[in-house]
Amino acid sequence: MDAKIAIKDLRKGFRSLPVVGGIDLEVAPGEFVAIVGPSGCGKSTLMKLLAGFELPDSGHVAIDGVKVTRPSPNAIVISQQGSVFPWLTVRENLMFGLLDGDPAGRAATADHYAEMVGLKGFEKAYPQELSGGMLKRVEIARALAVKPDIVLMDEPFSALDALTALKMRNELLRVLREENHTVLLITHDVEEAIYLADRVVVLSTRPATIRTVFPISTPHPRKVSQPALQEIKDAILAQLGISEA
Ligand SMILES: Nc1ncnc2c1ncn2[C@@H]1O[C@H](COP(=O)(O)OP(=O)(O)OP(=O)(O)O)[C@@H](O)[C@H]1O
Repeated sequence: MDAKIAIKDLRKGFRSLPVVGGIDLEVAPGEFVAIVGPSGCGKSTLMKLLAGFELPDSGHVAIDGVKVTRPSPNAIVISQQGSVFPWLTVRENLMFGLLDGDPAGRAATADHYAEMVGLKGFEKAYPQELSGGMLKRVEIARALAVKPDIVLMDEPFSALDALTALKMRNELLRVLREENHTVLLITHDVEEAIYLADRVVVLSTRPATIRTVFPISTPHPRKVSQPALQEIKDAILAQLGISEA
C-alpha cells in the first residue's frame, strides 16, 4: 500500500545548528507511530516539518504523495500547550473548525465528538469550568471532529497527572478504533510509546537521525508489564543511554 506519510532525507538546521540530520521514514495509512529521542534532539522540529509549520533545508515530507509546503487541514496537530479558546463553550470550541453544514448540523457533529471523548453533559461549559484532563479531551475531540487523515501529537499528555494521562491514552485508543486515523506521536515517555504504537522510532542525539525502529505486534489492550513489551522497553532505554536498575 502507498505510504500515507513519506519522509525523504529530511534535513533542517537553524543558523549554524544542524537539528534534523537526514530522516527517512514511511508511515502506512492507519498506522500509529511513536517517536522517542533524547531531550533537545530535534523531535519538535521534526513535528513542525511534518505539520508544514517549518520548511526543510533539503529533503521533503509528502502526504499521499504530495509534498508538504504549508499546514494542511488533513494533518491536525495536538500539542502540549493546548489551544482551547477560553471564551467559547465546549460545543463552540468543537464547532470552530467545522466549515461544512448548517449550524444545527455542526452542533450535532460537535456533540457527537464531545460524547466520544466522554464530555457528554459539558457541551455548554466554558473551559475554566473544566479540569486539565477534560480540557485535553476537548482538544482531542476538536482535532478529530474535522476528520483529519493524520493526527500529529507532540507530547499531548505531558502536562497531565499520571492517572489522567493513563485515562487519556485509553480514550485515544478507543477513539482510534472507531475512526481510522494515521497517528504520529512524539513523546519522552517510552512506556507511553510502547503502550500505544504499532512502531516506535528511536532518534539519535542532535542532529536527529533514526537509530532504530521497533515494531510492536502485541495486540491491544496491552500491559506494559508484559514480558515482550518489557524487552522492547529495555532495548529502547538502552538506546537512549538509560538503564533501569
Ligand atoms: N526556531 C528555532 N530557531 C533556532 N533554534 C531552534 C528553533 N527551534 C528549535 N531550535 C533548536 O533546535 C534544537 C532542537 O529543538 P527541538 O525543540 O526540536 O528538540 P526536542 O527534541 O523537541 O526537545 P525536547 O525533548 O527538549 O522537547 C534545540 O537546540 C533548539 O534550541
